[in-house]
Amino acid sequence: MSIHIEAAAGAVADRILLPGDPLRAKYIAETFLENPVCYNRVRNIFGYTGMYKGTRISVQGTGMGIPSISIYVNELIRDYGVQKLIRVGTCGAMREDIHLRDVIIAQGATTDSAIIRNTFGPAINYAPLADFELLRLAYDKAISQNISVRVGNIISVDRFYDDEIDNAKLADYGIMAVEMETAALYMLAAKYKVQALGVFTVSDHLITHEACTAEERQLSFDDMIRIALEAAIAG
Ligand SMILES: O=P(O)(O)O[C@H]1O[C@H](CO)[C@@H](O)[C@H]1O
Ligand SMILES: O=c1cc[nH]c(=O)[nH]1
Repeated sequence: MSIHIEAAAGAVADRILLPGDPLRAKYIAETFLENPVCYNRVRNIFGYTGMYKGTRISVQGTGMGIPSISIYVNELIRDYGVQKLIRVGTCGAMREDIHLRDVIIAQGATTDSAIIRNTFGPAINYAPLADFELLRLAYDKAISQNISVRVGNIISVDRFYDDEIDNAKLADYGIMAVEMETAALYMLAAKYKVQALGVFTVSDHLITHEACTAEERQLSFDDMIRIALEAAIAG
């Protein structure tokens, strides 16, 4: 038991999927896992453990934003010994060549968050990166399932609504999409020497203003989930 997770010792698997939305965690557990057991209801941030193709795996909601995911990732690693963490999130496309429902794998996570300077001081702009082995596995699994994916840099922002960030400039420098947690996931994984990856489905478009419905955000991102599950159980 940790401060925000009520699971008993051993109730969380050593590999885990991390959606922001706790109802996406419930959907993943009930749709993809055999015999899912809910181990956490604290704050309704649900966590489940079940079996996927013979391997024990968990799925845990993280809430929105870097402060929230940092709580869960710290506790999952430190108190429950989780070794492989794959975020399965929604994101907003920032370029015209990225489309609604595209799947993106975040090789790097640029950020405007203070976590970098709070950790390293003002002189260092640390680059949070995915674990290469997990990234390679996820990419290979996507290709073998005929799912097209984009791999590259995303931005993890501290504010969903802001008037200051120059999205056009970021896109010009290759940033594909915006979300709110992955830079912290990658930094914490580096700190604790475990493996982490972020896989995303584009839920809305910052240029065209197309958007998935709330129900689609919760339910209809099965390609991303399959890629993450397959990468999590491989190796
Ligand atoms: O769909 P999730 O995983 O929550 O991810 C994205 O959606 C939320 C914003 O709507 C933020 O958490 C962002 O990172
Ligand atoms: O953080 C997010 C997630 C989806 N879409 C956005 O615009 N931002």
